[in-house]
Amino acid sequence: MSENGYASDTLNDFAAEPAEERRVVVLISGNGSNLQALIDEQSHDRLGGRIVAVIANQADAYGLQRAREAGIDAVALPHREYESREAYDGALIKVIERHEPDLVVLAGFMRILTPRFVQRFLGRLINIHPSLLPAYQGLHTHARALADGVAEHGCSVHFVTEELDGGPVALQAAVAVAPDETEDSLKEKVQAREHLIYPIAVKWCLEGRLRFGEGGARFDGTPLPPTGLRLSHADAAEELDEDAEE
Ligand SMILES: Nc1nc2c(c(=O)[nH]1)N[C@@H](CN(C=O)c1ccc(C(=O)N[C@@H](CCC(=O)O)C(=O)O)cc1)CN2
Ligand SMILES: NCC(=O)N[C@@H]1O[C@H](COP(=O)([O-])[O-])[C@@H](O)[C@H]1O
Repeated sequence: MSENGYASDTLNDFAAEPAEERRVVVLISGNGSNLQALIDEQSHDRLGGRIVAVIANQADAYGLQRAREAGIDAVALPHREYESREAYDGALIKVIERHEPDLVVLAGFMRILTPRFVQRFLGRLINIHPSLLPAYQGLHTHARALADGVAEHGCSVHFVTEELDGGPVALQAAVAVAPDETEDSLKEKVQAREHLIYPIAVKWCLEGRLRFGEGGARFDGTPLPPTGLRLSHADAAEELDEDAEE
């Protein structure tokens, strides 16, 4: 394990490489709206790397169609065809390794990953979660937040560890919960923020600005608090617009 917590120095190495040589593999299970946000940023050369493959554990995941339309290798690897979680993850590792990624991005990937998988990509494996972690780890986050009557909800980008949704948080974005909020309206609000912060998180990981450090996540070498960097809508839009001006 290198000093910055990576399983290898890979991220240190490729962060110095030209953006177009940095390789990203995205794992999905369904619609792929976060994948689409990444594809859109890539199309403007603002992702800091290139999505070389999209892999879905559901053959009917619409995100596979999004990948094909973007000319990206789209792989269906249905988990139901494997006898165990370990067998599936072993096959998934082999498919991912064929694409030699520098970063593995979970974008609505709805499978709990085994310790073997996590250790293989530790430090260069991130996820977008629909809550302000550490609140509401797991599933059905919007319904749970509404049931609790919270005033604020949101999304988190975190490095993936063996602990489900317990890895170091890198970025967060918050939304206000309206009195008449429904699960659908809250999901829509949160996903709009996801589509802003995830491309930024991927870019900053590929550039080596966001790292999985010994004590947690680091941004430009500075340890981040347990809730990561809080990005306002304006901050995120400015970061993307700034790139747009380049
Ligand atoms: N070891 C880890 N695996 C995964 C993590 C993680 O942090 N560590 N993040 C999740 C993403 N996720 C929430 O953000 C999540 C995905 C899936 C589940 C879950 O309970 N999955 C069930 C199946 C549910 C279904 O098919 O609808 C399962 O795998 O049995 C919880 C949280 C990705 N993996
Ligand atoms: N626990 C994992 C989880 O719930 N992830 C959530 O699934 C959605 C996928 O949407 P998408 O397929 O349109 O990107 C996203 O909102 C993401 O936060």
